[in-house]
Amino acid sequence: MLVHLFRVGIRNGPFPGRPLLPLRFQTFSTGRCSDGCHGSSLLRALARLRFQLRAYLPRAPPAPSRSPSAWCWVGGALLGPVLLSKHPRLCLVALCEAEEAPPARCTPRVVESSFNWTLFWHFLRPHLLVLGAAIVLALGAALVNVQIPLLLGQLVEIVAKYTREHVGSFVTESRSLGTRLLVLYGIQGLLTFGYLVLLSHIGERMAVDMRRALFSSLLRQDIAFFDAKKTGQLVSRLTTDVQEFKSSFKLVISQGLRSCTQVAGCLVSLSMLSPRLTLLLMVATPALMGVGTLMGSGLRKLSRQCQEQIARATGVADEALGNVRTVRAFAMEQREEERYGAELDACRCKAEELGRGIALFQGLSNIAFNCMVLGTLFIGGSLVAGQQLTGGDLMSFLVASQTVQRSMANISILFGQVVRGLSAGTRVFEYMALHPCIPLSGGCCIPREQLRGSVTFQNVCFSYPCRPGFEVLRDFTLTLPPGKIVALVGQSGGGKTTVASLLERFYDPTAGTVMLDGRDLRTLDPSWLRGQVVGFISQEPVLFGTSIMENIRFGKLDASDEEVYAAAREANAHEFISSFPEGYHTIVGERGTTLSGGQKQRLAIARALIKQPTVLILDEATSALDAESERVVQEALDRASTGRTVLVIAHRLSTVRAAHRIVVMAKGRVWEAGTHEELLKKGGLYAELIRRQALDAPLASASPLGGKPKDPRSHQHKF
Ligand SMILES: Nc1ncnc2c1ncn2[C@@H]1O[C@H](COP(=O)(O)OP(=O)(O)OP(=O)(O)O)[C@@H](O)[C@H]1O
Repeated sequence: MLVHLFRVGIRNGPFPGRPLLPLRFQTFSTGRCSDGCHGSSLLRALARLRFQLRAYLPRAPPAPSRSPSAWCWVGGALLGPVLLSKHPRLCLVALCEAEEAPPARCTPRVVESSFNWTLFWHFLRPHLLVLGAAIVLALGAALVNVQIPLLLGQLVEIVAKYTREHVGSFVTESRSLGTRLLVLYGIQGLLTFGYLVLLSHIGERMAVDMRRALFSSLLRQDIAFFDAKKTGQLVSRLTTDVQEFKSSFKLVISQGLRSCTQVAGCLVSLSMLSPRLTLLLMVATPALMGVGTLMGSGLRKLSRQCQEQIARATGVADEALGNVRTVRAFAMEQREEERYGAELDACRCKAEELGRGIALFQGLSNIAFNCMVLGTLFIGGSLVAGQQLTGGDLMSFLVASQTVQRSMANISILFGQVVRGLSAGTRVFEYMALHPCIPLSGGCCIPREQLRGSVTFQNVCFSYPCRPGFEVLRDFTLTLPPGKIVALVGQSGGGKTTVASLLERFYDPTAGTVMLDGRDLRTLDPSWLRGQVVGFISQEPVLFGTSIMENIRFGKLDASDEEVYAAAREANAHEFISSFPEGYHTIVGERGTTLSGGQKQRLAIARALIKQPTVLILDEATSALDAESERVVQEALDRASTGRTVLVIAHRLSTVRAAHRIVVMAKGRVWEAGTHEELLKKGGLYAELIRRQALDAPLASASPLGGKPKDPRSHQHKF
């Protein structure tokens, strides 16, 4: 019997990004046909209703990046938590491996790590109270949701009654139910608002705490750690991974908890409405679970490969944009475009493959879900026909089973999100839990008045941690007497900079000791050593994109303006700084790009001098400069070297001939040592190097690009 057309808007819960569900209850019949086909119109109407409901249900994964496996709704919901709790590594290791770049020789083996629950607890603990409140509100919203299908069923019963007998007032009879439903919708909305606000509060605070802790931990890692990692990877842990972890955390509480409660609550309601139909649902579900889990793992694998490929493409873009000057200088734009294009094509292939997998999944899931609804309607309809179930109960059953389906679909999305969140959390916590071999501080300091600045390398052997088989220094012994200038020369790649790095204690020797005033560097406070004792000026000074004043003050944070000016004067920098309209407040641009090489170098010297170092390391400090800049910088260096222990690393021997001692390095050890004259007289390697450079000099001066001095002898430095 045909009857009314009415519309109701129902909303069973917050659906991110979806509008309030305007659901249309179509014309239907709840009566029985005279031929005994009970409620056939009802069935049609319910089918349409279900179709409309489905339009609002989350189906397959919305996007590859968000949902690797919607089939997991079944497998994930039930097996996921168990799997994750028992074998988190199964899911995590592959993702971690994907994130780490494929090991070049320098990349240490990726240590298989698991989610650090202790650290997670540390970040969560301060928010437990708020979290508890959010959980209570979420559970409340879920329980309210469980009530709604039952009330809707009762409402349908009233409607059905009025389709059969037009007695009494429909409005009067349905008023109290309608009011209860309205109140429930209101409460549910409020609870949803409440727990989402609380979760946002917790999530954002945790994210800030985690980023702060991770950044602090990264800054404390050994230099060897940075040799093996790409900056992009580290930054990505600070940004993307923390973000991913935060989203997952919020989702687990908001949707996970809520969906699980709804599934449990609705299953109870369903079994009360019709145990038989519920049994059907319970039988069909495990079968779908098996297929879904299989497909889910395949899709997850594909999704991971996709992400790896995207990371590779990003790496190419990052490198090209980061080194745009070099790319431009070599006119390599076309080649970089091609490289990026090739990586993008590979991304596309993978993404399309994933898309096909998801499409297949979605198609199959549609068939499966439709069959389940059809089965429910068919069997439910027979029960209605046999008067074992009322039309209203069938309606309630259908709406409740839709709630179960939608909750499980949420759980499926959630499952993928949980896996990604745990992987992201693992990556974030991994570096937080990493302890550097060389601490930033701790150990003793030598009082200023006792500090002489004598440095000794005693039988030092050293290999870089990322190249353990390659010994750079072998039984290297060298003394830098206090207040004297020692020059280190030798072939490129001979280990000169490595000696400087050991003196700064960027690394510890694999054997032997480095001593300052007779004390092993390992017993001294590294931050005192670097902050107050050793000043380092390299060939390519790196400045920060702040003002000149701040850059110089980087050497000594509490330096007064006067100290900054004095350091700048000592470094021959005051004049050019003062010539800028903004003076010391001039912003130098990213890495100091708005300054010339000589100006940058002089700022770097001022930055090193402001801390009044006892030991000064000059690593090819003037080699990148033209003749005029070199003269000005050299003047500053000469001034700075007076009264300090200085280690000069140089290629151009003309710049070091006045050093108190010249040390020639070869094969990782001291080959010969002496003054310029002694070494020349000896006629060894140094004499050979001098001879070669003398031969090269005319070539350099003949070259139109050779900006270096024509006669190396014209540089008589005071070292
Ligand atoms: N961070 C690093 N990780 C691994 N190996 C390194 C690292 N830095 C340098 N090396 C290697 O150590 C060896 C010595 O390098 P080092 O820079 O000390 O030589 P150098 O004498 O200063 O060279 P140059 O005069 O060209 O600057 C080289 O073979 C180099 O490849």
